[in-house]
Amino acid sequence: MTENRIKIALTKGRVEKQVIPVLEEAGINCDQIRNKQRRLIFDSETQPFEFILAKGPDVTTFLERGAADIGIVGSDILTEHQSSQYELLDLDIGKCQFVLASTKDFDPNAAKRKIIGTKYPLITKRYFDRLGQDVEIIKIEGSVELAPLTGLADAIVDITETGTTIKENNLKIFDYLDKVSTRLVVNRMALKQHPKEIFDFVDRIKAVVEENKEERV
Ligand SMILES: Nc1ncnc2c1ncn2[C@@H]1O[C@H](COP(=O)(O)OP(=O)(O)OP(=O)(O)O)[C@@H](O)[C@H]1O
Ligand SMILES: O=P(O)(O)OC[C@H]1O[C@H](OP(=O)(O)OP(=O)(O)O)[C@H](O)[C@@H]1O
Repeated sequence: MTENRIKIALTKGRVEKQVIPVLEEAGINCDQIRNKQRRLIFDSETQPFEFILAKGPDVTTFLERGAADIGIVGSDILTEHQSSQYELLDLDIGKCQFVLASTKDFDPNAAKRKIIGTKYPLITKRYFDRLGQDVEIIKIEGSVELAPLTGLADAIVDITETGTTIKENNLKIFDYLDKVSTRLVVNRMALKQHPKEIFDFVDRIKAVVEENKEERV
């Protein structure tokens, strides 16, 4: 961190879109990010923050290596990448859930060793370990639902939010695993060095999260 400017690694894509309104409600100007085009770093003369936009797994890497002070990232990524960063806040957005899904004829109790397609091999392994089942895991980078539809795998472990993708691809949910939401994590060293700046930022966001929660009740 240069001087007292805190560097915030924000997951680009879905998380970025949901977080920007929260940041703005907290009084943080996000015009540059909204109009970013291909830019990835957003600095401002008027704010003590610098935002960097990165893929979720890379957000954890930036934090681990001290190249960012704060990370905003899904709990799915934090669990899968065994992040040891200090979690300060559940932003209560980016909510979805891990499920075991497959074609309707899938038998989760069949004796045969299953092949499971997923973007999350560690979470999948832990789930089947808990069930006492040894499965073969195939890592897939996207469109995970294709795996049982094409015969690549017997079933998938993936996240679902609205259930639309599962439904439109004629799949069925066979089990519900952990819930997921967007978290704010901090590099422990940065927290020791710049507690005031970091807690100022976190408190502003926390106030908005609490307010939004109350409005939903
Ligand atoms: N319905 C959802 N599907 C996937 N991720 C969701 C959903 N809702 C919230 N999320 C969160 O958003 C993150 C994924 O964001 P996004 O889909 O933009 O990235 P991605 O999966 O890497 O996609 P891409 O490879 O297309 O950029 C997940 O880590 C999760 O925490
Ligand atoms: O329940 P739903 O609201 O339909 O959302 C679930 C879908 O969203 C995610 O994919 P994503 O859009 O990130 O695309 P991907 O297939 O490239 O990972 C996830 O892997 C599901 O495919």
